Amino acid sequence: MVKAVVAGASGGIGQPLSLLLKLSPLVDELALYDVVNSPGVAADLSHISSNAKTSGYLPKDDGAKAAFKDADIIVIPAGIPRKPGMTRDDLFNINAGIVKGLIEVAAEVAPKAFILVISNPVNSTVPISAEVLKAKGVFNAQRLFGVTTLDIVRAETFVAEVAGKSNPQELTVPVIGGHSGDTIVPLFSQISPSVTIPDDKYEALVNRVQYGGDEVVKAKDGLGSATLSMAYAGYRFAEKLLKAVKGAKGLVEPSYVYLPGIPGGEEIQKKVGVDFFSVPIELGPNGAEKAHDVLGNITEREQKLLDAAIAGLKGNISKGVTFANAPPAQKL
Ligand SMILES: NC(=O)c1ccc[n+]([C@@H]2O[C@H](COP(=O)([O-])OP(=O)(O)OC[C@H]3O[C@@H](n4cnc5c(N)ncnc54)[C@H](O)[C@@H]3O)[C@@H](O)[C@H]2O)c1
Ligand SMILES: O=C(O)C[C@H](O)C(=O)O
Repeated sequence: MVKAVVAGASGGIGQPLSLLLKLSPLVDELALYDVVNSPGVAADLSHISSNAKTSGYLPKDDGAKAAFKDADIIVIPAGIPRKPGMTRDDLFNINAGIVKGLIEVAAEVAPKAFILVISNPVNSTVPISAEVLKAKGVFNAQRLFGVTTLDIVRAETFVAEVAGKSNPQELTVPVIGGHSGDTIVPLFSQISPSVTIPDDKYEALVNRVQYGGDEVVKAKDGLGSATLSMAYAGYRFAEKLLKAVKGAKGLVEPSYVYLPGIPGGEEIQKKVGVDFFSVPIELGPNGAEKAHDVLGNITEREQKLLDAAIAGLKGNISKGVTFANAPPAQKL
């Protein structure tokens, strides 16, 4: 029996992501949590004649605890999205507290769940999540994932366009680092099967992967950020993880993880000098089974991108860690 939870289920990402999970034969129970409309979304989805038993929860009557109880996988797209002119870090003041609160509940009632954090700024919300789980004594780095899959999905799409490939999903394009602007590092030298990016297209392609999110924010013109492509990406990661947990082999997807807690991660941590970093992760019954070191063969141009990414990540990570460990604000 697999119980999946979506926290933020009524939102732009939450609804299509919940639909995809409802359609999945890998999910037996689907609990939808949000501060608004989750019973409505659940009632709607529950009429679909697929396997998963679906229910919706609101904050009243300890709804978060009831929704999260004994979950196997909790996906978190709760929080506000960007508007034009904002960075992901501008979302910190609101989303940090939302994620912290949800992780506290998860730690209490579903301490062994796989947790997939989508809420931005991912570079900081994942460190916040790790710190909360550590404080509650239930942190297992192999079970906490920052979802960076949308960067990989974009890289596949944009590279296929440039390279004239008809099926982007046949390409594996490693994207490492973090999930915002220049912390996103596509490794075009390691595309498999190999693709050569023409020199005059390289910079624009890197930029498009790094700032693909802004493209959508601009096009939506004040009505939010990527939702449908994100629901696809979040589902793709969740599905791979659930398949790997059931024993499927060879499933690898980059994710933003706490490197020192993942087999193979410590060596990468020593090279990059930050604890949280996205690299291709081999998934298995315990979650993140192995962090793949893809730094050995990077080009000079990629090294420059990496240096900029690490500089940005340092600030994002320490901001999250500091927030998570700050004493509760005094009430006046
Ligand atoms: N990781 C990524 O690649 C990626 C991609 C796209 C968007 N995002 C992020 O995902 C988040 C959600 O985006 P969206 O477009 O779905 O936003 P949205 O505003 O459409 O939906 C967010 C939902 O969260 C709910 N919510 C707010 N506080 C909550 C709480 N305490 N508990 C439960 N639910 C709560 C809201 O009611 C709303 O339904 C944003 O922070 C956005 O930046 C991340
Ligand atoms: O761009 C955003 O703010 C949302 C998301 O992180 C994205 O990459 O689309």
